[in-house]
Amino acid sequence: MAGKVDLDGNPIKPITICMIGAGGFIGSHLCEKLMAETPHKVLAVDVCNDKIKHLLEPASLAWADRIQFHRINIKNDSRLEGLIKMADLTINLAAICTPADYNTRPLDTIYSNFIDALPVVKYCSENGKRLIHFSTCEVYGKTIGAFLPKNSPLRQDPTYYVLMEDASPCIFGPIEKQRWSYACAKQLIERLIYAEGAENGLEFTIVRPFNWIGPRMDFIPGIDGPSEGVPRVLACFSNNLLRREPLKLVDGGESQRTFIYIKDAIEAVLLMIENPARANGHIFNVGNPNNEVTVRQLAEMMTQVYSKVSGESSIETPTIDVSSKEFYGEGYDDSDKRIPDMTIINKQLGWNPKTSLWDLLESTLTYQHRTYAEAIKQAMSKTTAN
Ligand SMILES: NC(=O)c1ccc[n+]([C@@H]2O[C@H](COP(=O)([O-])OP(=O)(O)OC[C@H]3O[C@@H](n4cnc5c(N)ncnc54)[C@H](O)[C@@H]3O)[C@@H](O)[C@H]2O)c1
Ligand SMILES: O=c1ccn([C@@H]2O[C@H](COP(=O)(O)OP(=O)(O)O[C@H]3OC[C@](O)(CO)[C@H]3O)[C@@H](O)[C@H]2O)c(=O)[nH]1
Repeated sequence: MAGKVDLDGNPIKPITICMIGAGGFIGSHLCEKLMAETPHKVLAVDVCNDKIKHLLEPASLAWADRIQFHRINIKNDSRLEGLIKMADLTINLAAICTPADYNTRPLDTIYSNFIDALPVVKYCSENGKRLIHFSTCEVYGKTIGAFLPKNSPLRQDPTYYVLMEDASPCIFGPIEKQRWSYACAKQLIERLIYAEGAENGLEFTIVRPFNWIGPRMDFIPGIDGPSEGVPRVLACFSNNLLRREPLKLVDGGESQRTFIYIKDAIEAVLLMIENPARANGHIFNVGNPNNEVTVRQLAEMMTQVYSKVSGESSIETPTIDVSSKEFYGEGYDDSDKRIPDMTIINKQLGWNPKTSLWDLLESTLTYQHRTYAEAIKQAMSKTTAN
């Protein structure tokens, strides 16, 4: 750790980071990285700490004096401003960010992603503190290409689908498609942060993650989350594989996504943290354009990989089609395709993702199998006995 320099050859000074949402999927990986590989201190804020318990206990851990957990709900806790003032940098990850909530709990979604983030921006701006805010690739909505005729050759032209931070429009569906409540709230908080930068000099970086996946993402329904809960696709498909039931393809699984390994993405965030002069004032796509699949292809690959890591053969009907109305309810809509343009992050931070989709699924599904297979077996045998 000693003598580490930034991308311009300047020594990196230890800083204190107020990380809001530190107990979630991304937060837990970022805390791990900061503890293992940097001298920085973390004031970890969240309503729950299950995913970072291994970093907080026992007190004999090498980094014990560099991480503190604060159980705070940022909606209504006056301690938040004090923590932001104590820190050099605030990273805001807190959000409702599972699509099943966007159309069924639109008010909670909008409050969480816009209203609750407002005081964080305000405290950073008023106290002259740097902010890294987590937005989403969903701010792009649908591609321009999605509106071209199905057989138009222009659909193959990257101009109509590659998503660029400083050029692409944000295209959402009508208000009654409440799916877009999340994307719209994220877009407005991005605009507010950008305006705070322009008018009041706030030092900010906005991150737009493109489907980061890996261990500890969301929950397995009925094991470490509600039985009726609907997590994001990695956990939905993992749950189906663990229970030996068909993977559900929403509206035929035709939507396309690019998936990036959480550990690659965390490298990018660390570069932002340690290179403020290169990261401030920028919006960064963070994704892996080489890992594009349709959701159907993802299901097929996960089935193959799970078979390899678990040693179990796959079931006779590995996938079934379900309508989005049946799966998510009224008001669901979808992004058709998400390919991140990497020009800005490449130029500013020299960062590139490394891990292929197959490799990242192999390590993630190995984790899922080790963590959950036994608990699922027990839960299923209990249900059969009753
Ligand atoms: N994982 C991805 O691929 C992805 C993609 C796009 C955007 N993002 C964004 O990145 C951020 C982190 O995502 P994640 O995947 O780690 O989600 P996550 O749900 O695992 O983590 C969010 C954390 O925020 C906490 N939180 C929520 N509301 C809070 C409140 N009022 N007070 C205190 N803590 C609160 C939750 O308890 C949770 O631990 C979110 O802002 C999300 O919108 C993530
Ligand atoms: O069982 C399932 C679950 C989902 N799908 C479809 O998979 C696509 C991806 O779904 P998911 O990962 O849950 O979410 P999105 O990519 O649509 O949205 C996320 O993107 C980033 C983020 O902001 C935070 O992670 C979030 O909004 C989708 O097409 C589902 O319909 C399926 O077929 N079967």
